[in-house]
Amino acid sequence: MKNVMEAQNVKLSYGKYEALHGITLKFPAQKLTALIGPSGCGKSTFLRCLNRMNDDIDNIKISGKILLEDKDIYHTHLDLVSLRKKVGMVFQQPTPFPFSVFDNVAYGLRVAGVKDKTVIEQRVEESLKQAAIWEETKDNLQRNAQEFSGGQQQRICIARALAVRPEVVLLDEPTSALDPISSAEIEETLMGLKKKYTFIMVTHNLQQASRVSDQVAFLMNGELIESGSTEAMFLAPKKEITSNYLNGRFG
Ligand SMILES: Nc1ncnc2c1ncn2[C@@H]1O[C@H](COP(=O)(O)OP(=O)(O)OP(=O)(O)O)[C@@H](O)[C@H]1O
Repeated sequence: MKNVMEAQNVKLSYGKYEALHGITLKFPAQKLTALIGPSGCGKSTFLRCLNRMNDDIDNIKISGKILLEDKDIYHTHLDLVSLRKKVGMVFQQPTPFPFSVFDNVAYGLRVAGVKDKTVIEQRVEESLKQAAIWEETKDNLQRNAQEFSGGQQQRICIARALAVRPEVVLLDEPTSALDPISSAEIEETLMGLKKKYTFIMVTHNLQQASRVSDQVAFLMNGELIESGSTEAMFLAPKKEITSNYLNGRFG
């Protein structure tokens, strides 16, 4: 199976505090990997390393390698705009910009220098369809994206991430701020999109991880304890500590 991304012995320190102690993990193409583990174990820190979102934090030190299509994202001349075009991100709180749906979804394309109006229009429509929010927005493309419901805003944000045709989309607890119906809609959307994209998702919701992911990685105290296919992890985890976590004995 082709791996789109690969972390090799990734360590990260905030000042003197080492939050990641050497994470090695492969991300197979067109699969969804769920990162799970107790609060503070380093899931978001690790996720943010994958598109260099941690770079601006003072006193941060990162070592190891993160390969995207076999090139180290920390040691190549790949600039951040190109990296984030290839590795998009969706956050916990929906974060549409305070302008129209159309301009939100077109944003990344314009930053990437796309000027052709027809191309932008086609891509906006295609991305809104992929994110299953076209029906609700097609007659309101000029409406401020922040006026939509939380679940709709999150799907607009997914459309915005997809518009630049990324290789990988990082999702940091994308449904935890949403009601159960919106969460289920986002899950369904992600399941449909897996044929085209590679997803890496942090989630606290173990049932969600079991429903939507193909691979699970369990982190604790900055270590990768265990990873494997979702079925194997949930049915027969190799380590007792993983089993205890999955059975709700802590975390
Ligand atoms: N900007 C920062 N500066 C210093 N320490 C940080 C920073 N961000 C995170 N940490 C620390 O790094 C560790 C890992 O945090 P991180 O947010 O990655 O965990 P998490 O598993 O995503 O947690 P949660 O599930 O609660 O969101 C924690 O001990 C946290 O306090």
